[in-house]
Parts: sequence; C-alpha cells; structure tokens
Amino acid sequence: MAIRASNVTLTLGASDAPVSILRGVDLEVPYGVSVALLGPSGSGKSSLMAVLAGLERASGGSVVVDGLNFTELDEDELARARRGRIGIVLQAFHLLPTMTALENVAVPMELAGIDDPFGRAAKELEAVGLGHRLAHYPSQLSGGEQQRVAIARAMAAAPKIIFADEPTGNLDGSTGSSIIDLLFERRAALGATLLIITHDPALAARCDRVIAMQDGHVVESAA
Ligand SMILES: Nc1ncnc2c1ncn2[C@@H]1O[C@H](COP(=O)(O)OP(=O)(O)OP(=O)(O)O)[C@@H](O)[C@H]1O
Repeated sequence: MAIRASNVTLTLGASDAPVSILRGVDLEVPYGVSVALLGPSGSGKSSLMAVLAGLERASGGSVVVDGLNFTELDEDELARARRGRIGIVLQAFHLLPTMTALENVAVPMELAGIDDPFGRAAKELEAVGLGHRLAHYPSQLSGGEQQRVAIARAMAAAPKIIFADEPTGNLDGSTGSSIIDLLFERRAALGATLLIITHDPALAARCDRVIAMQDGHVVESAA
C-alpha cells in the first residue's frame, strides 16, 4: 500500500479549547492509483492531506506511507522521509520570487542531496512545456506557467506519491484543465500514486477512486 491510515485523529487549538479536525480516518490507497478527495469546505480534506504528506503530525492513530510509519518519526526524520518520496502541489504556487524557474525546481533537490539537481530540473521543466522559460522569474510567468513550475518541482525527484490540493483553484477554466491534463500525464509517466483534493466532479471522475469527507470523517469511498 502507498498509504495506510488507521483511526487517524487530528486535534488542534489551545488545550483548553481543542478543535477536533480529523475524527478517526481509515484509508488505504494502493500504489499507482489516483484518488479524488471531495467534501464540503471545512470537512478536513486539507488537514488529512497534510497528515498523509507528513506536513502535519497526527494526534492519534497511525499513518504509514510507502512503508514508513510517519507517526513514529520526528520532524527531521519526516522531512527526510518526504524527500524523493512525496511531491506536493498546492492551490497557491509557493514559488520563491527571487529564484528563476530552473532554480525553484533545482534548489530543493540540491538541498536534499539529490543527484544532478539542475539537469533533472531542466528536463522536468521541458516535460511540463517550459523549456523556453528556465531563466524566467515567477513574476515574469503567467499563473498557468507558475503552476507548471510548481508541478515540475513536485515531480522532478520522481516521487512515488503526489498530493495536490485544489491545484487549479487560482486558474481560469481552460488554463486549469490544461494543468490537470499535465498533472495526469506526468503522474502516468512516473507511475505515481495521486491524491487530489477537488470540488470538480468532472475531475473526480477521471480518478480511479473517489473518497468523500464530512466533519472529519471519510463518509464514502467508491471505486
Ligand atoms: N490550526 C488550526 N487550528 C484550529 N482549527 C483549524 C486549524 N486548521 C484548520 N482548522 C479547522 O479544521 C477544519 C478543517 O479544515 P480543512 O482546511 O482541513 O478543511 P477542507 O475540507 O480542506 O476545507 P476547504 O475545502 O475549505 O479547503 C476547519 O473547520 C478549519 O477551520
């Protein structure tokens, strides 16, 4: 299994006013499968993704990703576990404004000690259709192009699992659908597992499985 979550809880907020955000989530996602995560605003989708991606620590239960028990790792170990294993694409592109497209993709790999970061970055930027924009800064790129850079950054180290949180939320319809095509195309090329948060039923229909959340629970899981 790429992802195995058992009875995952997440409680945030001050100890005298705790807020129960995830209330016992069970989830199994096999390798290579694409999953759409649906549910109303505030149902816990982003929180669940943060826990599964190792960005947030579960308060209880167990999270095993690619065979690693995230619930047993400390912050540094979690950061190391993410490298080369997990790629993340968010609604806001989160590119560093002082770095070129090439540097935005290469520098995280360089810091992670991954071999040939600039060569890999250039190749991945070509794969997302930005081979002619390597030296451009984010401010010189359109929203769709910035999201392509973010996708290249998420994919360049060939992760086994890709998490995407409403990746087209800041884009117009036609730019958004070309970004989705690209995400699915790159995922297929890598054979990666994909978990994508979306409000778009058409996008959900493209995934192998749909999981619905409500009130911190998984309420429906359909093949
Ligand atoms: N740090 C925090 N402290 C307290 N409550 C939080 C914190 N972060 C998130 N929440 C609450 O947890 C609930 C779930 O939030 P989450 O962002 O996971 O939902 P979501 O389903 O992704 O929503 P959306 O579709 O609007 O992005 C919300 O009620 C939110 O207000």
